Amino acid sequence: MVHGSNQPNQFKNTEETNERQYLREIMEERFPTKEAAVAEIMNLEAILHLPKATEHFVSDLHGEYSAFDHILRNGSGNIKNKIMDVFGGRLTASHLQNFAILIYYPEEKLEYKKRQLQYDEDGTLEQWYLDTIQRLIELLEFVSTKYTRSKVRKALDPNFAYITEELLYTDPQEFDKRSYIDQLMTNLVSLGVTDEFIIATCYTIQQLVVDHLHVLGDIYDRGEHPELIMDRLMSYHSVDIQWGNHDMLWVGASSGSALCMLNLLRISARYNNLATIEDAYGISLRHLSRFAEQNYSDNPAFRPKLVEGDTFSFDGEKLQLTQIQQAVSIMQFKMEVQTIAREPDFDMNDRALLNEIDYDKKTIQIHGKTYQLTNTCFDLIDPKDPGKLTSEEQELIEGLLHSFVESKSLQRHLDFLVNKGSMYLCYNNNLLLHGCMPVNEKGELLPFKYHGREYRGKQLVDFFDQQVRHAYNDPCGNDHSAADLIWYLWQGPISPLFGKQAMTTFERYFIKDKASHEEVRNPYFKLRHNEQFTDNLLKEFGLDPADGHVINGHTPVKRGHDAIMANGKMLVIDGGYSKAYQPTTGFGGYTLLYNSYGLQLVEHHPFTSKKDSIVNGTDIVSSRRVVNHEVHRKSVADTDIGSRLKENVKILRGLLDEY
Ligand SMILES: O=P(O)(O)OC[C@H]1O[C@](O)(COP(=O)(O)O)[C@@H](O)[C@@H]1O
Ligand SMILES: [Mn+2]
Repeated sequence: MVHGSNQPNQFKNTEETNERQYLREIMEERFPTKEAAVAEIMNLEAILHLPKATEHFVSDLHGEYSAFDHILRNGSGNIKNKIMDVFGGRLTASHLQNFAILIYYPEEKLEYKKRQLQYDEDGTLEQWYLDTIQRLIELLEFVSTKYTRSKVRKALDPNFAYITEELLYTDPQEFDKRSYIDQLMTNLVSLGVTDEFIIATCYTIQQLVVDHLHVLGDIYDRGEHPELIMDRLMSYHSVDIQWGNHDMLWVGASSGSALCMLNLLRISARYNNLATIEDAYGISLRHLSRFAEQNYSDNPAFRPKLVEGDTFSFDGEKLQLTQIQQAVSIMQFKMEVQTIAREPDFDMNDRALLNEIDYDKKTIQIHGKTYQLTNTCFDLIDPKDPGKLTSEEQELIEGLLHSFVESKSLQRHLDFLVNKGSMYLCYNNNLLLHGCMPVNEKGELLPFKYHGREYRGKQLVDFFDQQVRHAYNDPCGNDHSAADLIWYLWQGPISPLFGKQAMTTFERYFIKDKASHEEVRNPYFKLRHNEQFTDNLLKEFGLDPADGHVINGHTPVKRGHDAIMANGKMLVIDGGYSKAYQPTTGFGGYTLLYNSYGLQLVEHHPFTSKKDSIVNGTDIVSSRRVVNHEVHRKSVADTDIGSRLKENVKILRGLLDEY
């Protein structure tokens, strides 16, 4: 792989010196005396020796809130593992399972338990409470050992911080302390706050079991509640996001890209999810549906894709969705013609498909081959100027785009997505990237040429990262290019988030010949099986191949197909949450855990429902596979945070000489 050139060293060094100087000033202010500096050095050095905290990787959530919520609650099986570590051999399998479900869904499980035990003989429910509290404290103690007391305190509900700490750090075996502990427990019961205490403790355990979450993109589209996922992420204790191609459509729409907006509207109509746009984001689709009803009729190619349990809120809704999908698709194809003409650097002329149609014969020429078109709905296309919108379409798009840019609730979510997110992330020597790095067959980095400059490798993703932020922060700017680039990320041939030569949406609607539907993947997807290729990619990002991994989402992995490649250095974890895709993949997808012992790939069954979990104790983790087992258990000192702490210790030691 040919490497992109990095920043010149002289600039890097100046930046580093400035940063160090700045840090030094902050330290001086925070620790103004020798005693304060000594205390902090001791604190930091102790932290460096703690075991590395657990990272959790998920991807391709696609609006499937309940399944995602379940995986967060069970920490991809990590809670169950901790329970096994502490109580294995002491409790029966069903007690272990019920205890796990209590920690995942404390409110519901408590209600269920109370109903179940209320008619049992006297004292059964009380005994259950007592046992449960003791077990929770025991488990909390176990999951807290990795952290400083101060970090554990921050994870406690402030209302119960005092009592929890007393229970945690007092040895109940000490005879003198026993009555003290008994009194604390009795008070919990007599003050009527046992339920609240249990609930708070369960959430603290959830939080401590996973220290940090990585979401490798595609939060939006296909499933019904991406907005709930965004709310959940916004209140999660520690998270970062790598943008997916679908997320770009939403960011693009809010940045003023009509084409991104039309794509997401089309997908939302196709998957019967327009409610997200209307109810969650308050964007009225009234004009759009009226326009669609007036101009389009039923068409088998555009009927919504339904999954089990999908319902319609009124008669004729299915037809309405079919009409909307057509109206939006035609506007999308027209705007593709316009955008491709306006952006010659995109080099996508072969995708301006409306220009290639013989409107009399109903045929199209693609790469020299002529295809018959079926299920056509081209009444609003002017064969002499196929990219031209009718005045009504134009007005409709402007109105909708205005609503997207102005929607406060959407802005709240996308601000978070843009600010917490990035095109890629280097974290603890791993490279996290939703899709791929575009390369040619030989594995050489492909250049993207734009406005006279070439970008490849790390520079390419950095360039797109900048452009996304630029477009999002200036949605009403006169310059189209940044918003166009966001659309390019959705389906451009050199897009690291897409990774295919072309998106064959048009072909799948209108051409029967399945060969034309194929979306040719970038050679990256074959080459990523190769260790040397993966090593080079890590080096491109300044990471150490001896220790690092590349982690991708994006491509659904079929059950039985390996998610671990390149001698364990390349991991693909499309979560497979998307119900619409589960019949193809055959299971519920993969997630990844990275703790002090190494990386583990977790395989999931499809999620059924929360109720099923509470009543029947069902869980969705099916198996775990160790990707690598660290010879030396990793400590905080071996992580990125550790490096920063070491840097701080160095500065503090320097200050000591001056005090
Ligand atoms: O299954 P659908 O709705 O037709 O979508 C298929 C389209 O989705 C894509 O796979 C992109 O979505 P993903 O990022 O989830 O793969 C396109 O390549 C493809 O054209
Ligand atoms: Mn994707």
